[in-house]
Amino acid sequence: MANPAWRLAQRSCPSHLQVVSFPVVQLHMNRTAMRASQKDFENAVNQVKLLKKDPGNEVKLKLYALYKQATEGPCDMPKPGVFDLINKAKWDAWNTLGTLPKETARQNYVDLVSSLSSSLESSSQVEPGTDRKSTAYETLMVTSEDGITKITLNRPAKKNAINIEMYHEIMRALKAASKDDSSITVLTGNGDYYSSGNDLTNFTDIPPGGVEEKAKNSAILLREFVGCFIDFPKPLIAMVNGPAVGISVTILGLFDAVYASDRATFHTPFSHLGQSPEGCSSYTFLKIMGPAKATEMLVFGKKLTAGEACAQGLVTEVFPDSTFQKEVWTRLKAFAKLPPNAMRISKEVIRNREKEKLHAVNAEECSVLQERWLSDECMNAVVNFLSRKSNL
Ligand SMILES: CCCCCC/C=C/C(=O)SCCNC(=O)CCNC(=O)[C@H](O)C(C)(C)COP(=O)(O)OP(=O)(O)OC[C@H]1O[C@@H](n2cnc3c(N)ncnc32)[C@H](O)[C@@H]1OP(=O)(O)O
Repeated sequence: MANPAWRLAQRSCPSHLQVVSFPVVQLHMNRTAMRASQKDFENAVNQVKLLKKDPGNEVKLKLYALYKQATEGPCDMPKPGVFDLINKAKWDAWNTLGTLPKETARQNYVDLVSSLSSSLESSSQVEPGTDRKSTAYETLMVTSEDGITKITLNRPAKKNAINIEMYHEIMRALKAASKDDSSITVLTGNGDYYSSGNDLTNFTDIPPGGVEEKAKNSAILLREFVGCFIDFPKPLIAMVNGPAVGISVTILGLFDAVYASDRATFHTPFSHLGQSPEGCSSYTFLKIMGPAKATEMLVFGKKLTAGEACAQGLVTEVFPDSTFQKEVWTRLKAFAKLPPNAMRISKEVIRNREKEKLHAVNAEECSVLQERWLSDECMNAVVNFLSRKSNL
């Protein structure tokens, strides 16, 4: 929240932490819950009291605004005078929510508290640079410190293949990261791979409606998944620690920076798998590397080294594997110190021009894939992999 009045209040009023603080939120707690989601909301309000670390003024203003919106609806209070800095900052925060429905505000409040609880807990207990698996996720590790939320794909024994649960968890982690108090978000992989892409066993769990229903559900999931990357509001950075395959490569075109170890490779073997490009790559790759190079990757399945991917603009910079973590983290920590609102707004300016187009491309790619998944070419490729006749 880049509110100059609030910044001024921070400088001129040392007791600001009490002014926009937990008691302000607690003040309104005596309304009774009538519905289940109201119960979640009340639990979240209680959880705020238990936070061991101050979440900072911007987050507290967000909590305040969401609380007021959830309990009282849109802001209809008269705007405080220009010198009433603190109340004006609070009014601004609430008023910015416009006509956001009470239920949505309640949900956003619960999500924000949940991301806060895990991030503050982890940042207070974890040694710098050390990961601790959050109990909230089965397939990911999510940590937040130094203004950076780090989402680590965590199925190393399966080369971080993305199973259905992981698709859902990545979406959940991105939604939480978009609302937490971090400035930037990083996606990386645990183990020797960044990710081997879609878990091919996803195709083996056929619902009662048969393969058509499976294809339809998968297209819906894929569209929602890619949509989260299109809409992600903060700088999103990939740390490609090792080989990347399929969808883990295509969505890189939606990241704001891609740092790669020199061990990384980039492989989109869609034709080999009887499939077609996704992750908006049919649009972003053409823009990034031009049609000839994009075709080599997306149609002929050419695997690129990190150096080649960098030369073609898909990767921002390549680092020797031995110094990859150290060098990239030093850089990310410096980025995270930049004014977060400026970064967010700059990203918005860059992304907004393309957003509508990207969503349209995503929808089209998913609809083509829905058909492809029903083809013999695709089914044979999956069967071949599962019976180990093929290792790409
Ligand atoms: C909701 C649906 C949305 C769909 C979106 C569309 C997405 C498309 C894509 O992402 S296409 C790309 C799909 N990925 C692949 O085709 C890669 C398949 N895997 C491989 O070819 C190889 O495993 C390898 C080259 C990645 C690694 O080879 P190797 O080093 O020899 O290791 P292993 O093969 O022994 O792998 C170890 C272990 O992991 C399992 N595994 C690896 N990748 C996948 C995968 N993509 N899906 C399922 N399982 C995977 C592999 O089976 C081994 O398991 P095991 O130890 O045998 O239990």
